[in-house]
Amino acid sequence: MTELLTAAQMRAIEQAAIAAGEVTGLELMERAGQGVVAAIFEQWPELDADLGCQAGEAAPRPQVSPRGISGQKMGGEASRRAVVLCGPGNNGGDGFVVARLLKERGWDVEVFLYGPPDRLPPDAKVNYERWRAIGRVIEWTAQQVGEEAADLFVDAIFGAGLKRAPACEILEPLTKLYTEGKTFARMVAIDAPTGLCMDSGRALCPEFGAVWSWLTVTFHRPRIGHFIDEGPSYCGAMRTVDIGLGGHDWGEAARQAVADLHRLEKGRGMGRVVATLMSPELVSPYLGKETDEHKYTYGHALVLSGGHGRSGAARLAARGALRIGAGLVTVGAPRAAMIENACQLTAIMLRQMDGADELRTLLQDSRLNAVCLGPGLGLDADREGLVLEALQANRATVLDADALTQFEDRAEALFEVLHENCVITPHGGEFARLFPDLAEKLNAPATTGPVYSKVDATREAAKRAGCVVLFKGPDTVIAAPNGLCSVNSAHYDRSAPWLATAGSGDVLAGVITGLMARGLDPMQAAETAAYIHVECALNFGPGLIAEDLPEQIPAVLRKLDIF
Ligand SMILES: NC(=O)C1=CN([C@@H]2O[C@H](COP(=O)(O)OP(=O)(O)OC[C@H]3O[C@@H](n4cnc5c(N)ncnc54)[C@H](O)[C@@H]3O)[C@@H](O)[C@H]2O)[C@@H](O)CC1
Ligand SMILES: [K+]
Repeated sequence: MTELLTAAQMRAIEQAAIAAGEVTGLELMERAGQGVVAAIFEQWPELDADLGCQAGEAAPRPQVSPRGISGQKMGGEASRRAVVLCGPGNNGGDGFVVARLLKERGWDVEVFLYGPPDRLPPDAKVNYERWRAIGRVIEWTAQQVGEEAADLFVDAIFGAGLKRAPACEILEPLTKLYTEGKTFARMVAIDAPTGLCMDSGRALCPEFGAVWSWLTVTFHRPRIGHFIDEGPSYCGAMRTVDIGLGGHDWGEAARQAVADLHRLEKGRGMGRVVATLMSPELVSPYLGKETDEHKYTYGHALVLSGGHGRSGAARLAARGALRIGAGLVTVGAPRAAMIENACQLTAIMLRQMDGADELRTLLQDSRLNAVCLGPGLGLDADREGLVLEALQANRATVLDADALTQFEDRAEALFEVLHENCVITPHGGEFARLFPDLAEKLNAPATTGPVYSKVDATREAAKRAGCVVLFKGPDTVIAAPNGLCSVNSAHYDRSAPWLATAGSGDVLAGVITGLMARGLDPMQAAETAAYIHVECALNFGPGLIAEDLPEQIPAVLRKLDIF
């Protein structure tokens, strides 16, 4: 299981390990630098050659064209040049370690320092001195940095300690390097791209954003900001390096520090400290079927259809519910949409159902244990009655799309009737309609950190709504009223841009409903569905349309070893 930490929590873990005498700050910094160098060569094996140079020996500069670096020769006369950009804190300290380690491998290394050396914190100062014994440090000037050329740029300017937007003189030359194509080759960020808030994935500088990196190397556990909002775009690729802080075995002092933090964050109404990154181990283990069970064991899901010409979304949801293994699925359609539904449904059953009264009658059948409303439901006046009727019936309920938009000016009326066996699945627009104040905080320009994040907003929304909230996006965040929170990331090696297609959200709502019909609790159903949804897209690949998603579920279940 991967926990996503806040920057403060990571700091508490480090400090507690140091205070407990398990490790020194200097040792951690050395391991961090070693980890970064190892990650660089893993990412770009072509850089990992014995250059046959002695430390201190000058190597020829590479030629730079607007498209990147050219003209390096390999073999005995090869050269590699790195520009290491160090900042005034321990992130800069990591940079000095990387500079030294690259130099020891025969690289030509140029180091820039932003800020006065005598203000460096102790561990960074030690590594500054170690570097000074073998190389020079150039005082930062925007002009000189902007003219650099190298095989590799290392961003060690700011990491976890970033408090506010970096000065223009820092980001502007780096932006220039990028737009001129000089860092197209390789920019590696230590811990985080400079300018990125590690708790929220938001860039703090409105003008220049953060440093665009090709690789970001972080330590111990990734931070929330590496996986949400703009974080993944700035980070490029992500690697997490073990620096010997152990699993959770940081000693009593660390436990205490984390417990303190937990209390602190609870005091701010933030619930649990960590969010979890969705991974295969977190998919519910109860998705298989037993030989001696029958269809009613696996529940009966009801999906409400919209009117004439608007029924496709409900069928997509119903198909998702059936494929994930609900025993039976029924589409409840108004009279006007009966024929079109009847023409296109086979294994899925169809019932005519006009209005709230008929829904009440239908739900007298206690075997109908999960309901999905919203996909294609429409915004006609009588639709609200359907939603309220379904919620009063106290079934496992998924509300999506129009079922949420119905309540845009009266969210409180919805929150009053939502119960703990519900999941709501808003996208950004729907979230803003239901939680306008949270959306405003989330979208407010941010220049000082830590910035209010999508994780914070989803947690607050879940608490307010009194049910599980799945806030959609490539960085889907799922939170329960008790503060449990997870992130289902469709970034990095799970990047699935093809999910941005009409109807994919309808399938997701249906899969959650199917899982709840099977008896999963709302949080587990939402997490599992979100994970499988992305896996389906990855399994299909380019050209995906929503109809393809449910058809990928069997292959995904098999891949997850679920039978
Ligand atoms: N010994 C340790 O504590 C370890 C630290 N590590 C590294 O240390 C980093 C955290 O170090 P720090 O806490 O020193 O933080 P940073 O190195 O990120 O920067 C903090 C310094 O920058 C200043 N600052 C913040 N925002 C600024 C801005 N916009 N403009 C100008 N100055 C600004 C702060 O006042 C502080 O002096 C991590 O990201 C990681 O790279 C790793 O080496 C592991 C071990
Ligand atoms: K950095």
